[in-house]
Amino acid sequence: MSLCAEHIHFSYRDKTVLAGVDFTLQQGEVFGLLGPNGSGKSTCLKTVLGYLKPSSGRIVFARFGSLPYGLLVGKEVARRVAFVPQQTALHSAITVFEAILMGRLPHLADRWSGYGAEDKKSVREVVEALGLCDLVDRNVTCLSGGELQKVIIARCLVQESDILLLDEATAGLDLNHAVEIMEFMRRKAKEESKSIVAVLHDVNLASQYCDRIALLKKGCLRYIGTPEEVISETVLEEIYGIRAKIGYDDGGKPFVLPRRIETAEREVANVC
Ligand SMILES: Nc1ncnc2c1ncn2[C@@H]1O[C@H](COP(=O)(O)OP(=O)(O)OP(=O)(O)O)[C@@H](O)[C@H]1O
Repeated sequence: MSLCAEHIHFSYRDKTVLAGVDFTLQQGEVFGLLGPNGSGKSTCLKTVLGYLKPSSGRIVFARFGSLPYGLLVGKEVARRVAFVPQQTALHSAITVFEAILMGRLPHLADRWSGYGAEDKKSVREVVEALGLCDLVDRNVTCLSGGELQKVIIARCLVQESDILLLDEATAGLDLNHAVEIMEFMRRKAKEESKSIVAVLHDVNLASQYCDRIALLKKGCLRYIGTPEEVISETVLEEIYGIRAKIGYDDGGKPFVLPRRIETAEREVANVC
């Protein structure tokens, strides 16, 4: 076990957003967190990270026990948990290399000690692994949305944390780059025993690359299981209100052709 969320409740003022969320994240696992817009996925990640304090429930980490919210300072969390937020804008006139290097901040002895050779080596390795070599000297304000997203992912990777929380990290990436990132994350999980929570909207990407998927609706985790266990026509209709056609690839992984219910019903009426 890498971390365990135990009955997490969270509200923004009087609006309940998480209503008793329970899940366990295993070491070496890619865990997909899916659900409709506004169902509470980002809020869930932020409670795991300690940015938001649950009104009840707790997060227990295998390595350092229950998170003492507010006591564990940012640097200590950041050495253990890295986060790719849903939206990041970098406005400073720094290079891609410098932006990624900032991910090493939690490893500095203090904020005034400079980055060492180890830090720069770590950046160079990630830059190469993510195919960012041509961008390293570019100013971060002059990148495309997809390029910037990969830089943010690289910055998260150089933190070298055991747990990675990715909030729609592949949004804005083309199919090739989205698959590249998911394959990379899967290798990280399997070869380096990292535990990864990936918030995704693409059910097909989740099916291909996640060991397990959790489906959240209105702050409740309705289903948790392998892609084969949870991706079904009935579940997708219940969670998203869509009528999907499910197929299976050669490896038995489900893939989804989504249709809005009205569209699917119109098609059936026309055929009849
Ligand atoms: N800072 C905030 N103050 C008040 N309400 C908020 C705040 N942040 C989020 N919410 C509300 O909490 C609910 C859950 O938001 P959250 O961002 O966790 O959803 P999500 O599942 O990640 O959505 P999406 O898929 O659209 O990114 C939404 O109704 C949202 O409007």
